[in-house]
Formats: sequence, structure tokens, C-alpha cells
Amino acid sequence: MTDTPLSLIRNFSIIAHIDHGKSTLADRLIQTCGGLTEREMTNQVLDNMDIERERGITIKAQTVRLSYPAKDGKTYVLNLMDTPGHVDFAYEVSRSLAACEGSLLVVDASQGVEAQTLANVYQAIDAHHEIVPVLNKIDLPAAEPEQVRQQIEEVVGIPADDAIEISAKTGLNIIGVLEALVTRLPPPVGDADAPLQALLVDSWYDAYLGVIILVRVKNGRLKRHSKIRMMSNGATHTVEQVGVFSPAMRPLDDLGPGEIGYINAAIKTVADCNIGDTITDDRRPASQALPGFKASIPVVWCGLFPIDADDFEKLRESLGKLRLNDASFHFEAETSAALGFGYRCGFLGLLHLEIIQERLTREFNLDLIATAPSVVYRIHRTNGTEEELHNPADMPDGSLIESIEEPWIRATIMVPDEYLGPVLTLCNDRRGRQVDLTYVGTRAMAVYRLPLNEVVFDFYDRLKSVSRGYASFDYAMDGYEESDLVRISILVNLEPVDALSFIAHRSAAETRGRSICGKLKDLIPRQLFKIAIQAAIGGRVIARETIGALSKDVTAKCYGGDISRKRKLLDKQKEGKKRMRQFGKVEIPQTAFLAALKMDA
Ligand SMILES: Nc1nc2c(ncn2[C@@H]2O[C@H](COP(=O)(O)OP(=O)(O)OP(=O)(O)O)[C@@H](O)[C@H]2O)c(=O)[nH]1
Repeated sequence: MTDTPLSLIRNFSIIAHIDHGKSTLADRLIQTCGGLTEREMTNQVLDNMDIERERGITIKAQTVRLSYPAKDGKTYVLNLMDTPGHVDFAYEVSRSLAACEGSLLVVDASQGVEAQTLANVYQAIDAHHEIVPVLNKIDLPAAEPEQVRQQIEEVVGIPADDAIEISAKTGLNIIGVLEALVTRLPPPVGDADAPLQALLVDSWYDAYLGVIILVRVKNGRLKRHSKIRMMSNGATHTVEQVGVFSPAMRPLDDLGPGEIGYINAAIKTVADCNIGDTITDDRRPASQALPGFKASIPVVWCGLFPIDADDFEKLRESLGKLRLNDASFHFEAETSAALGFGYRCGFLGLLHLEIIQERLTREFNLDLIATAPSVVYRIHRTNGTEEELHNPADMPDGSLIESIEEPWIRATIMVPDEYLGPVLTLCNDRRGRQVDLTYVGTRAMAVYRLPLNEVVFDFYDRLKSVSRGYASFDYAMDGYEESDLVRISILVNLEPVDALSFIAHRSAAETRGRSICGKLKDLIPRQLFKIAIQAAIGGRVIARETIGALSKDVTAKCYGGDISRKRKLLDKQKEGKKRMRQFGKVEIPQTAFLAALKMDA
């Protein structure tokens, strides 16, 4: 039984720009509250996926319940919801925030306010949070707490007089943070006697327990063995376990209002648990659902194909396993003449794509080819119908298209003054439209509208390189607009290579087409006949390269009769063949696809 009075509960998130020290602070809070021993602290506990740890970024929202004996003599329950820092996972931030009453806003005192600091703060303000600014890394000689304080007031627009100066690394003033949580954040409100209303904050698959659901109880009590009902679809389940993370799972009898914890109810897949849904008691249901939050929609799609066709089944299984834990990731079967059988997969953004791809390679041991990422276009046909296009290869013939719309984003870029010029040039080159440009001291904040299509290829990389790594970037989807878009097909000896076709604005078509043809020319080995590589829009060729013929006999070098040597060479050639794709008469090595797909035009 948990009967902590509401006045002794505080639910909070930590929001920060990437690398400003959110996870380090979370670990310190856990350690200070006695949740873990020094030895257990060796790894950041909240970042529990390998890839997260390696890249030092937080992906999945995690939660932990702390017990803090405050200076006022009372012991408080502090529920910490971790939030991811990367733009791709903004929706996970919003759902964590919906479960809390307040936020710690962590700003690196040596770096100042960055693009994601702002984006996250706005989400916290939307969620009606009380926000406590925390200036971290005060131990660094480059820390400028006074300036950053001023920045928070000017740029973020919240008072920063009583921002708390800390070093999450050395542990300096962690008590100050804990006291601020207790004294400055409001306790949750709720009625233990009302019908149950619990927000489904997250769910994931555990190999032993099945689906685990993270909940925030708003009203009523969520009890073990009770029958719950999902308000979105009426599905009922019997609760097998109720508990909290401290940070290990600790079973309890029930969760009361204001509490954050987990339940497990023999649910088969996370797809049955709609995030944002309201859970109620089947016997005494609530009359109204809680306000949910926006569902996550994949905005970037690409094809994933096994290099070895025999791995197709394994790929299907692996994708299914990943999906068990990540309902925001989508996949459907796809066939490509160039790459064989594979899957068209939808992601929340480029980082999400990269993470899934990396997990497939690393955890599932798959060798994959990914086609160029594409956004979701809206096609209006001349016959009046409308459709969404996830794959450039499926684009209908130009004569059937009335118009095409593409998704736009609203991007916020913060950058030191001296690098502003090249950043603006980059945005303009990518068809960006400036919305706003303001200064905070020597830092500029540029707000641009940009077509997502221009951002998915290499925008981050370019932005980082033109600003020497100093620019920070955040974006939100910002509607669709009609645009003059064309599909560029790549033809090898007149055969279209579907995996290489892509959609671009007409003004960029020729440059990109030429760049791909040029790359392929260097990558496709000469063969016994001439090979023409062309880029075309419909029937019109816009770029062309030719690879001259060559006669090649791998065994020619082996004069004399060294048969074993000869055989070895032939075997080697066969091995090489596995990695080739037959294209009409032409064989294209996998490496050519990989390189051609890395577009940097
Ligand atoms: N000098 C100093 N370094 C710190 C402090 N806090 C964190 N760091 C370092 O800053 C880096 C980033 O810290 P993290 O806690 O991983 O940052 P994060 O905000 O959680 O990053 P994401 O999980 O990627 O969003 C790490 O190398 C930390 O060791 C601090 O108070 N002082």
C-alpha cells in the first residue's frame, strides 16, 4: 500500500540540450537519495541501452522514484522522469512532461542556452510546468553563470535570479536542487476516492514479464489483481503486478493519485498499449478520459535490404522484435528490382533511423543496405484522388500528377555570431525562408522554415561543419506546401535502378543527378562492354556518364599451370559476386549502391 500524502510527492522531469549534463545530474540525484551504491553508479543508470551509452544520448524516457529527507524534517517521494534530448524524440519529451508538475531546466554554464534548451522549455511551458533553472558545470573554468542567467531571462523568458548553480560531475550543491524540488514545485493534485484515471505514459517489452506499462495515476487507485480497461478501445486486462522503479523494479500493492509507476498485465505487444491512453477500472470506470498527447508519426522513410538475400527472414524477425519496444517505428514489405526483398521503414527522424540501422547490424548481426531517406509527399492526381508517397520508386507518371506537396519544418538554429554567415547561406541553399533573426550577446538565433526533404540528407552534418560544431539545431513539423518536385531516375544501360531514384526540387535535379552519375562511374567496375549511366526525369535525360569497355580475365596472370592458384582466384571472384547485383547485363557492386546513396549534392 502506498499512502504517501499528495503534499509529500513531487513529480519532475529534467530538460536540457544534449550534453548539458541531464543524465549526470539524474545519477547524482539517485545517488544522493540512496538509490544506488557508488559501484552501481559506474554507468549512468538511466541511459540503459548500449547505443545510448556509447553515444552518450538518452533515447527512451525512464523513470525513478526517490526518497528524500528534506530540511523541513519530512521525507518526500520524488519521481524523476528522464527525457531524451534529441529532436527526433521530442514526442517522448512531451509525454514525460504530461506525467509531471515541474521541470529542472539544466543549462551548461559554459555553453549557454541552445536550440533544444528552448524547444524543451516551450514544451514544459505548454505542459503548465513550474520550471526551476539549474546552471550546471559550474566547476569548469569557462563557466559564466551570470551571463547564462541573463540569457535564460532574455531568450527563454523565465526568471533566473534563483537559478541553482551546481556541478553534477563533482556533486556540488545537489542538495540545493533537491530542496528546490521540494519547496518550489507544486505537489500533484488528485482524488483517491474518485474512479481510476491513469495516464499511459510509455510501454516496452520485457523478455521475462511481457509488456510493461509506465503509468501516472491522476485519480483513484491502481491495484494489483484489479481488472483495468483501456479507454481508447475498451480492451480489458487483469493487472498482475504494480510497482515503482527505485531504480530496480519494486512491486507494491497499488499506486495512488500523483504516483508514477509500472504495471504488467499479460499484454502481448506494445502496439496494444496506446501511449497517451487513459487506463480506468473496469468495474467502476471513469466517465472521461484524460487529455492525451499527440501521437508520433514517422516522417522519414527508407528501404532496408539484406545484402545476403538469405537474411530476409531474419530481417523480418529482427524488425518485429525492435517494434515490440518501439511503437513509433514502422515497417512494411518492399521489393526492389535492384536490391531484392526488403522493408520500407518509417522513422521519427534521421537519428532514429541511424539507431535502428545500427541495432540491426550490431544486435541482430545483419548486413544491410539502406536506400536514401525520403520524406512523406502528398500526391494529388489529375483524377482528383490524393495519396501519401513514402517511396520515390512508387511515384506515378508525371502526366497523372496534378500537384505534389512536401512537408516543411520550422527550424531554430543558435550559433555564435562569427559563423552566422555560412549558416544562413546553407539555409538559403536549402530553399529556406527566414522567419526571424535575433541576437543574444554574441550568439545569433535564426528561425527558418525549410523543406524537410532538404534537411534529411546531410543538413546536420553540413551545419556542424560550417559552424565548426558550434551551431545547435531544433525543428518541429510545420505543415505541407505545394512544390515543383520531380523524380529523378537513375538508369544503368537504360535499365532504371529503382533503389537509386529520388525526389528533388526541379532546381536541384540536375546537380544531384550529375553527382550520382559521376559517383557511379567511379564505382562500377569496367565490364566487357560499354556502360551508360544516366539520370532522367521522365523520358528526359539530364545527366550522363559512360564507362568504357574492358576485357578482363582474372586468371590471365597465372601463366603456367598453377591450378590451385587459379582455383583460389576463381573462388575469390565468386565470393565477390555474392556482393554484386545483376543489372540487365551489368553487375553493380554493393559498395556502389552504398556510396551512391550517400548523397551530398
Ligand atoms: N565538468 C563538468 N562536466 C559535466 C558536468 N555534468 C556533466 N558533465 C559532462 O558532460 C557530458 C554530458 O553529460 P550527460 O549527463 O551525458 O549529458 P546529457 O544532457 O544527459 O546528454 P543526453 O543524455 O545526450 O541528452 C559528460 O561527459 C559529463 O561527464 C559538470 O557538472 N561538470
